[in-house]
Amino acid sequence: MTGPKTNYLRRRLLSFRYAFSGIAAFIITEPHARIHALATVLVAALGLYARITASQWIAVVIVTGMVWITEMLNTVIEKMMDHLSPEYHPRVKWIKDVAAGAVLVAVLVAVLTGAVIFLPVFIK
Ligand SMILES: Nc1ncnc2c1ncn2[C@@H]1O[C@H](COP(=O)(O)OP(=O)(O)OP(=O)(O)O)[C@@H](O)[C@H]1O
Repeated sequence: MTGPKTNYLRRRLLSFRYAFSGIAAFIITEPHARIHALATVLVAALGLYARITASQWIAVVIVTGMVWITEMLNTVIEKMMDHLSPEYHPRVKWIKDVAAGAVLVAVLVAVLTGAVIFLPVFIK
């Protein structure tokens, strides 16, 4: 069966495939990504060990997702700038520094959230 509806579904499925291969490309090519993957596994193990509550899991998932998303977009911005403007330029410095700053904000939020959730477990 082919028609406008199946074509639409096929295109959506293809978009998912491209998006998944983008995640795989990020993990395979970027050493940062593997550090994030390791940290994510460790935090999930810690959450299971500490038997954190559903709302604490929600907080952990959101802040972990924020770190992944900002790191992926920062990597895209770095690569885009290296491709479009490989020579030194103060505007490129500003763009890359602010993009890296966004990752740092996400990491600081994640560390703060982790401290609030996990420190009491270890202090006990
Ligand atoms: N073309 C450029 N023009 C001006 N400053 C740049 C340029 N390229 C890099 N920089 C400066 O160097 C910093 C590091 O940039 P770079 O692209 O090497 O990122 P990185 O954080 O080292 O990434 P990675 O470790 O993933 O390679 C930038 O934040 C910016 O301050």
